[in-house]
Amino acid sequence: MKIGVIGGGSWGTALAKLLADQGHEVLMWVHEPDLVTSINQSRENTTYLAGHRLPETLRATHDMKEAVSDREMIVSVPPSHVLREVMGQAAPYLPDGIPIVSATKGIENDSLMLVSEILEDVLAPRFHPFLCYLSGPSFAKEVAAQKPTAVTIASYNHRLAVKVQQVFSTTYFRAYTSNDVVGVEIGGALKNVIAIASGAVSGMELGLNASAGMITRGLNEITRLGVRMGANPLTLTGLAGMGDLVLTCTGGLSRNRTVGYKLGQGMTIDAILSEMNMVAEGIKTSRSVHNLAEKIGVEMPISEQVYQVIYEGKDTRQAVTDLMSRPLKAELGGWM
Ligand SMILES: NC(=O)C1=CN([C@@H]2O[C@H](COP(=O)(O)OP(=O)(O)OC[C@H]3O[C@@H](n4cnc5c(N)ncnc54)[C@H](OP(=O)(O)O)[C@@H]3O)[C@@H](O)[C@H]2O)C=CC1
Ligand SMILES: O=C(CO)COP(=O)(O)O
Repeated sequence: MKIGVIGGGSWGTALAKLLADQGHEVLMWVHEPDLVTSINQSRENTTYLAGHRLPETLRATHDMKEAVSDREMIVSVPPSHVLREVMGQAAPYLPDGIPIVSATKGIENDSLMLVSEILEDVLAPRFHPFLCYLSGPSFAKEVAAQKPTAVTIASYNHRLAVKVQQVFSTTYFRAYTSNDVVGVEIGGALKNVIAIASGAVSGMELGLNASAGMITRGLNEITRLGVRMGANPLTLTGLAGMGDLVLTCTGGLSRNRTVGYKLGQGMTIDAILSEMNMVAEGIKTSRSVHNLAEKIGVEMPISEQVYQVIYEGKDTRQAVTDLMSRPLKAELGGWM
């Protein structure tokens, strides 16, 4: 197939490589023109996925029209804060009737829209039946190294999900289908916020009990939000929920966990960001969740503490004290 991948960060490059390794002809739209030249000449994305040789079947371009026109499938992978702008640029060139696979995780700051809502806002209604969402525990570096990985592909259009499942699946990359778009998206966006909390727990050296408690209570509040927004709670026990939450909260490769770890060690968010060239979606998502939870009346205590630490300069130890001293309650209260 001729496939266009929009976004040349680590995840876009890893997915482009996965598809190109299977013999598909992949054209990857990259934001920074200098990086385009470097990828095409050196066969490596030294900025975002260093150390992985990219196959000849993968080529980079900065020309959106070239990347999108004449393709048989599109994979959309920009960070969530530029998704609207980037897919807005792609929209005029999108061929009709081809699968559009989104792999971005996040919730937009001002609109509080999920990725699916942003795409439905930016793209004309005729494209909506061709949208699907790939999510789950999948560090780009491990996929690029062809390590076994399982993900979920969600769509309201089951036949489309099955078709895309077949395109992506290989001996080391196994995709499952789901019709729960909201559940898959909430899982992927919220796990990044909880991963910051989990990293902070490790950074403060609060022990393994605290880490396990943070992950489990994190899943509880993710599920509470998901159910309130129409998700199937069981989706959140799956790959895009618990699977990605466990990976990101415990895996040393996680950018979000690393941000939390450094916060827990006492660094300021500004100092942490000045050292990073990659996105940690949980930072912006914590702000969206703060506003969304208030708007729809869902209690999200861990996400709220992450928001206060990042945006209000709250001390991470005070955040833990505040979480531990909340009123006592039943474990499954709020969503069962
Ligand atoms: N990395 C991973 O392991 C995984 C990531 N994801 C998700 O994939 C999405 C993309 O993340 P990821 O690939 O990791 O990102 P990276 O942090 O690796 O790269 C950031 C990307 O954003 C681009 N960018 C920055 N500003 C702009 C802009 N104004 N317009 C267009 N592009 C811009 C950068 O391009 P440039 O430098 O050329 O400006 C770069 O390609 C996120 O939602 C993330 O949560 C999901 C699963 C796994
Ligand atoms: O989403 C991811 C793995 O599934 C990547 O997580 P980080 O963005 O925290 O690195």
